[in-house]
Amino acid sequence: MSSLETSVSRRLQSVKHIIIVLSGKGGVGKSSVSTQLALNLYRSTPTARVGILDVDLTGPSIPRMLGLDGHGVHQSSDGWVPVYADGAEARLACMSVGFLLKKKGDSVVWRGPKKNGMIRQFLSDVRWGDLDYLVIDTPPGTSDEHLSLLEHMAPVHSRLSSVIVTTPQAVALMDAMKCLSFTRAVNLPILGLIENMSGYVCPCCGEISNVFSTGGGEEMARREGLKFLGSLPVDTELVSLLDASEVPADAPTPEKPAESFRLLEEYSATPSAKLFKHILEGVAASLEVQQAVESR
Ligand SMILES: Nc1ncnc2c1ncn2[C@@H]1O[C@H](COP(=O)(O)OP(=O)(O)OP(=O)(O)O)[C@@H](O)[C@H]1O
Ligand code: SF4
Repeated sequence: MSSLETSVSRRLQSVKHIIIVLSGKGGVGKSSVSTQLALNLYRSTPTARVGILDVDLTGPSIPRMLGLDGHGVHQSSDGWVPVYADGAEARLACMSVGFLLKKKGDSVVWRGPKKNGMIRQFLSDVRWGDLDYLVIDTPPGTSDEHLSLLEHMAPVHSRLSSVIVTTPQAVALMDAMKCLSFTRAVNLPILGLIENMSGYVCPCCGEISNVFSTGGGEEMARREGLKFLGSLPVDTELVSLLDASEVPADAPTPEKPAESFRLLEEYSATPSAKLFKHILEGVAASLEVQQAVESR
C-alpha cells in the first residue's frame, strides 16, 4: 500500500458508509440534497454520527447551507478538525474548501493537479473519528475530481456507494445518464436516484403543482433498473433556510464550537423534510442490500 492509501485507510477506517452524491448537470440541487441527506441521517437516531465532505472545489456551498459560512479549519497535531454544525454535540461534522478561502465569495481557480492535491488532503488529513455515514458532495458532471476521489478511496471501495440527483427536464436527464455510465464504468454501487425540483409546493396551501414536466427521473430509474428514491418539489421554505447564510462573529474552535443551528432547528417543519423521510427509508434499504451483497 502507498503512504497515501495507508493515510486514507486510517482516516476512514471507522466510517461505516460513504455515500457520494452525483449529478450530471449543474444547479439541479446536488448540494441541497447532500445537505438534507446528511441532516436526515443525523436525525435518524439520537446517536448517529455523520460527516459531510464538500469536494465541489469551485463552488463550495455546503458551509452556507449548514449556516457555517465564515468558519475556518482548525489544524491540530493530528490533522484537520472538521467544523461541527451541531456545536458541542459534535455529531454532524463538515469539511469544505469553503473553510479555507480567505473571505466569503472568493473563488477557487485551480488547475487539475492542485484540485487533486486538495482532494488527497481532504481524504488523508481530516480527523473524522467514528462516523456512521460520510456524505460526499461532488462537482457536477464526471470530472477529474471524481476520478481522483475514487482512485484515492480505492482502499475503502467496499464501503462506497452513490446517489444520483437530477431534475425532470430532458437536458438534466441526458447528463444524469452520463453520470450513470460513469458509476458503471468505475464499479460504484448506486443506492438510487432522486428527482429534485419536481413540481412546486405552494407556500400558501402546501399543494404540490406540476408547473413543469415531472416524472422524468422516475422513468429513467425504471428504464435503467435503478431504485427511485423519490421526488422533491421546489420548496421556498427550504430555500429560505439553505440560502440564509449566518456568519458568526468569531471563528469557532473545538473549545468554542459553531452555534448556528437555524437549519437544524427549522428544517423538520419544511415540506421537503416530510418528503425526505421516504427518501431516507429507500437509502437505508439500499444500504442494507449493499451490505448483504458485500458480506457474501
Ligand atoms: N427542492 C428545491 N426547492 C427549492 N430550491 C432548491 C431546491 N433544491 C435546490 N434548490 C436551490 O437551488 C440552488 C442550487 O442548488 P444546489 O446548490 O443544491 O445545486 P447544485 O446542483 O449543487 O449546484 P452546483 O452545480 O453549483 O454544484 C440553491 O439556491 C438551492 O437552495
Ligand atoms: S390553491 Fe392553488 S392558487 Fe391557491 S394557494 Fe394553493 S396552489 Fe396557490
